[in-house]
Amino acid sequence: MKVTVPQSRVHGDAHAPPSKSYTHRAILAAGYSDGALVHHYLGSADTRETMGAVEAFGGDVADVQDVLEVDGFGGRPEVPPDVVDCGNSGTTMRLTTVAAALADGITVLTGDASLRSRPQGPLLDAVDQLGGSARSTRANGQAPLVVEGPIEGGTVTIPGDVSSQFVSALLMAGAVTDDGVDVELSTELKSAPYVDITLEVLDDFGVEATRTESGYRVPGGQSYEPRDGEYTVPGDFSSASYLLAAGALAGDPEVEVHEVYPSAQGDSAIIDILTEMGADLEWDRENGRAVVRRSELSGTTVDVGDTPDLLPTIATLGAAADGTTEIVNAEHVRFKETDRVSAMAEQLSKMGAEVEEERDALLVHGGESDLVGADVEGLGDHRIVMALAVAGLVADGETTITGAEDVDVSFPGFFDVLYELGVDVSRE
Ligand SMILES: O=C(O)C1=C[C@@H](OP(=O)(O)O)[C@@H](O)[C@H](O)C1
Ligand SMILES: C=C(OP(=O)(O)O)C(=O)O
Repeated sequence: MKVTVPQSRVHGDAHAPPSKSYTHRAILAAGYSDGALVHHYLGSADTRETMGAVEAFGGDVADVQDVLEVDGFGGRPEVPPDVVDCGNSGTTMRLTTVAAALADGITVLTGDASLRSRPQGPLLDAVDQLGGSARSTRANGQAPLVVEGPIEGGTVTIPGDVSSQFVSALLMAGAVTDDGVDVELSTELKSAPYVDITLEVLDDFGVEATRTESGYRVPGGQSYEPRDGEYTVPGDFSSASYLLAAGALAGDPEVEVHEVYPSAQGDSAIIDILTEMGADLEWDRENGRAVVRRSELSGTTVDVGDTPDLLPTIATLGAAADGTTEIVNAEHVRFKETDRVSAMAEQLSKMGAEVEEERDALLVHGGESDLVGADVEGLGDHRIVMALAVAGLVADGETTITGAEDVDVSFPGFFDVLYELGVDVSRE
């Protein structure tokens, strides 16, 4: 699907969708338990992959009047009856790889072309260190993967600068091993707040896990028991970032974004980044609302070590801001659905922005008046599509984005929300 976004002003109320990261974890944690109700869950392409994995392990997942009823597999997963297809979802593949290593048998995992090009090697090595066996069929550290269990637990040494999802996966599965898992990080951890989200969800399911001097530790022999059998997912700050950015670039008189409560989500940093760039923004933390108005933005420097998913949003903001925006510590952002550093450089250049790409950084020399509508490509990546749509709001003329259906991965109603904010979105 192609979507065309004309230069527009936006106004009104918008709700951030439920968090993708929390939803994945809540579904899998409920799967490890005897069962749970998950309220305010995100129903999207990626979270449906995790639902499918829980069912493949012997659980059952059903939507009953907008509440997800998960019947758990109760501790150790069963050997799946078929290949587990994780689609486009890195989180599903990483969390499921170690869950599969708990089962007494062989599991095969695959995904779409994007997911089959993303790095899994350190996680395969970690499963081997825990006494299981995990292989890439092509021996290149990428899916398809063949995982054999059961693992009993132990100590693993793993790099922290490829994906924090490896650590999250080891902690979630480690809790139900006999011996527990000690994760020793051999390099600095990137995307660390996502591990904090994992620790928070584990705690909410009665599972103990802690940070250690050199990494993380989860004792074994634990069981997942959700408080009162229920879990409620908070709003998603990565998704909110597009709405907040739209308000800062084109809010006239203002955009009010709901479901933005303080959270372990690193991407709540978007509030500080926008403020630092000069956005007229007020955040009512208690009521989870942020009001933002069209503002003159100026360039800044942002370290995305903790917040990789904000890179596309910040690149768009930088393209419209005066001066240079430097996005640094960004190498791990190349390992996503697409290489987002080069994707944003390429696509924003088509819209007239001056962008310089370095291995670990993106430099955007901005100026709203310089942006022009263009035909741009979503490159199979939901976040690139949404960030380019926001850039389209301030580009002269019309911006047409290919592959716009990919927003279904994390924010299925994104273009409906833009329409409700007053953008004359057309789809073909
Ligand atoms: O654990 C998670 O929910 C996620 C972790 C991050 O990935 P990395 O840890 O691979 O950087 C992030 O980019 C992804 O969108 C979601
Ligand atoms: C990278 C992302 O997700 P995942 O790793 O689950 O594919 C994302 O949502 O931006």
